[in-house]
Amino acid sequence: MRKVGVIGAGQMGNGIAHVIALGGHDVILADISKERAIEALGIIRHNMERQVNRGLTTQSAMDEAIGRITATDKLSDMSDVDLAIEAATEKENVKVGIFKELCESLKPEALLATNTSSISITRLAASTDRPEKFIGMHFMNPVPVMKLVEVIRGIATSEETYKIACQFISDLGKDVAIAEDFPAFIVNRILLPMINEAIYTLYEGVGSVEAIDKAMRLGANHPMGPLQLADFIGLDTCLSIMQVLYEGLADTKYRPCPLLVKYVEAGWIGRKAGRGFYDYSGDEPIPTR
Ligand SMILES: CC(=O)CC(=O)SCCNC(=O)CCNC(=O)[C@H](O)C(C)(C)COP(=O)(O)OP(=O)(O)OC[C@H]1O[C@@H](n2cnc3c(N)ncnc32)[C@H](O)[C@@H]1OP(=O)(O)O
Ligand SMILES: NC(=O)C1=CN([C@@H]2O[C@H](COP(=O)(O)OP(=O)(O)OC[C@H]3O[C@@H](n4cnc5c(N)ncnc54)[C@H](OP(=O)(O)O)[C@@H]3O)[C@@H](O)[C@H]2O)C=CC1
Repeated sequence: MRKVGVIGAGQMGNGIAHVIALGGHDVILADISKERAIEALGIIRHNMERQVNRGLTTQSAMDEAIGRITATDKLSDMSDVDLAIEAATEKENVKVGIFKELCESLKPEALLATNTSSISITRLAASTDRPEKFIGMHFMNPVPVMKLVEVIRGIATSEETYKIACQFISDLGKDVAIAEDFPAFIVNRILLPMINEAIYTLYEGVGSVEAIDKAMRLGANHPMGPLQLADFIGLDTCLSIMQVLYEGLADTKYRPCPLLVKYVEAGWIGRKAGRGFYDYSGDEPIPTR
């Protein structure tokens, strides 16, 4: 894996590019907006500085890693990558559109991975020209900190693709958990219904934002409260995952909370928008309910 492409320069794309560049690979980081891709380089630099300050990496390793990342808005720049990882918005039509365009540029032997949180790997693979070289590589947020990557094979994924993907992840210093190709896989099958239930708890007035988060932080030792975590993930992504669970498993227990739907409709999609269950416009996040 000399060169790796990452498509989508949002919070996951920049984290994935960060760990892959620190792992010694060249990275092409693409976004639909060139400004966004360039902005991501600044975020990566900031996050690597945190790691240098904590002694987790060195200044020279950081400088080399930054030098290995190229930002672009053209998928045609992916023509010589050995692996492309898609980390764009959690919408099936967006991802399928990217794969259609990307496959025109990728060399035939290149592997293709998706960081989707919930969507069928088999179905996404079928929209490409290389289902046997396609795999789910689900990194966790924040990528530089979290140890786990879920690996999901589609029905057509070859054994060779699977082995190369697992080796690549392990070389990055991450641990693999194997999940079958069911809606939202393992982590989000368990985590998102908990977050959705926390939003119902708020919706039904059982507790305030502050009380719900405090209850789960101090009462269940979660590092973040569920509403704080929902804001951190992005409420748009949370809603998309709940919709995939609801439709994919055809069970009303996965019904997205109407309050989650309303927040997304309002554009209050969490930290990345400056407002979600908390308002991030000041120095400290302020609960909105
Ligand atoms: C939705 C999906 O599809 C799947 C998912 O990813 S679900 C989300 C999974 N993630 C979680 O559940 C995260 C839960 N939260 C946490 O674990 C912690 O709150 C957290 C690691 C994010 C932050 O920890 P914290 O103690 O509150 O904050 P902070 O002290 O700033 O950071 C802790 C460490 O992480 C580092 N860090 C945090 N964000 C970072 C980033 N983006 N890049 C690099 N380092 C980062 C900090 O530098 C710090 O390092 P040290 O411990 O060496 O000082
Ligand atoms: N957030 C999380 O905690 C986690 C998310 N994931 C998954 O990772 C993926 C990305 O999520 P996340 O980074 O949080 O989302 P973000 O909203 O932070 O970033 C998505 C990025 O993709 C860009 N994008 C949209 N369409 C295209 C396109 N056609 N070509 C290139 N780039 C495009 C967006 O640009 P623009 O803003 O201009 O639309 C945006 O910069 C999703 O599949 C999500 O489910 C996986 C694990 C954890």
